[in-house]
Amino acid sequence: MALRIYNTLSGQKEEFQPIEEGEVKMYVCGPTVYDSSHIGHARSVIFFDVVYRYLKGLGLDVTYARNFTDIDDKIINRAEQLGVTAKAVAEKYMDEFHRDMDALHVKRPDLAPLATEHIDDIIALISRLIDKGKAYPVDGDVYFRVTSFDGYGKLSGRKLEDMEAGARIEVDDRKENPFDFALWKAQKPGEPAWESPWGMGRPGWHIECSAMSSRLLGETIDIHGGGKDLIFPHHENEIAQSEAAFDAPFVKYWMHNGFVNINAEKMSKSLGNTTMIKDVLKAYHPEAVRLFLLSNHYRSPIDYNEQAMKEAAGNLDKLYALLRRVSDEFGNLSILRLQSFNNKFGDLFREFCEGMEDDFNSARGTAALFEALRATNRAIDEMTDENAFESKIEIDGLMVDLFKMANILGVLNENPYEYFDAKKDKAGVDATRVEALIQERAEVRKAKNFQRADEIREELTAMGVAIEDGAGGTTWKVMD
Ligand SMILES: Nc1ncnc2c1ncn2[C@@H]1O[C@H](COP(=O)(O)OP(=O)(O)OP(=O)(O)O)[C@@H](O)[C@H]1O
Ligand SMILES: [Zn+2]
Repeated sequence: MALRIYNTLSGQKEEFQPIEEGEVKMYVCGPTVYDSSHIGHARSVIFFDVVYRYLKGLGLDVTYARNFTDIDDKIINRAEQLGVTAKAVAEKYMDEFHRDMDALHVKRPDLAPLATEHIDDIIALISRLIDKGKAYPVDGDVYFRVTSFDGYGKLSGRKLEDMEAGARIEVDDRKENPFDFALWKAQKPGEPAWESPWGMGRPGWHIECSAMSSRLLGETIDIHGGGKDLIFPHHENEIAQSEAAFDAPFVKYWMHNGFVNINAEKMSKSLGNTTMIKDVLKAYHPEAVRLFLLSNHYRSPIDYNEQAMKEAAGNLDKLYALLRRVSDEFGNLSILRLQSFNNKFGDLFREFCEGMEDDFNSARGTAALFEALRATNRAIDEMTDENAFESKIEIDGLMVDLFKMANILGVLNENPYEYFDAKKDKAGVDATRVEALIQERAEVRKAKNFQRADEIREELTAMGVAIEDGAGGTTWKVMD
């Protein structure tokens, strides 16, 4: 198998070959911390978390950096509204971001740099660009000279001439070209600022990522990622800055995730159509959020809606019901969990990997996970005294595959009994009573006493509980 990645730069899937054998340097643009994170942000973070897990799973030595933009116009505006410092706003939302992402089982990257902790690197990079004639200071600001960089537009496929012709950009006579962008911004009254050769000021957004990426990972890195909205201007500008400064390619593979949409429109704070992660987590299990986001290919748009979330939550129930069933039948699951880290794997894990190696097609990956679920339930259903030995070997193999997939997708982190207990506690019904009724119903059904079985179902309905009979036994949930 060979991993293939769709590279925005070439517009094609390319075979992944790290610059240094066995090593991967990966940088993903993190949030501007001025508000709570929404499901759109979660998609980007969770997808790159899966990329990180998969590359590590391949045995590669991955260094993953994801920054925080902790100084920016949006943060300053928010601080003004709230009457607090920009630093206080950034810290509050960084804490919240960590809380959300930890809850979503996102692995912390190896490096999580803050722009404000790299001001020296930023100033050094800007100075270098000025020395090379690629940037110019004006009245305490510094601008990048776009015409000095031949490759400007190569990522987004835009040509500077066309952009200029169609531009409706405000004219600023201090700039040589309307597309020159700010590397450094002179301090305005009351704004946070740092000393620089051009006076007090603060960095522009684009330069941070070039500075932190080269400082922490080197001048050329393997993978740089973010949402599609960052292709232009953010990533186009990063390329211009880094390549103009170092005369070396900045990034080998550019990866961009599609949006989470609401009614076919991008979920975005500026449009006011956001669903915050913390609110979704009040109603749904974090792993249901992961399943929902990962059951689509990362470059396709996803429509966020309750129906899709409910479906993901139901699928997660089925997975945990299987774990509980296997545990009930065969005892300790932790043995299987341990085995899931060894090198042995079966056809379904191979199918999973084939999907993932085709440009991280996690839709195929999750399909293989559910195929493993169905196959295991089937094997347990069909187990008899005669075939018990072979069946156990088969089930063991399937569960190893299932856990290997789950480890990469970042799901099934919980003990299944605790999972269902927590669900019941949350639902506020008498779980012991429900379980007893379900047990009794199974018994009376076996004895073909369907009248009593119906009465029990009615009693459960009256308690607000819906039941579903499936291959893994009867599951229940509190009705909406
Ligand atoms: N709806 C979305 N779907 C997928 N990814 C998104 C979405 N919104 C933002 N992202 C991604 O999340 C990351 C962090 O975004 P950033 O902090 O720049 O967002 P923002 O511009 O503040 O958010 P918004 O777009 O809501 O105003 C970026 O990689 C961005 O592309
Ligand atoms: Zn960036």
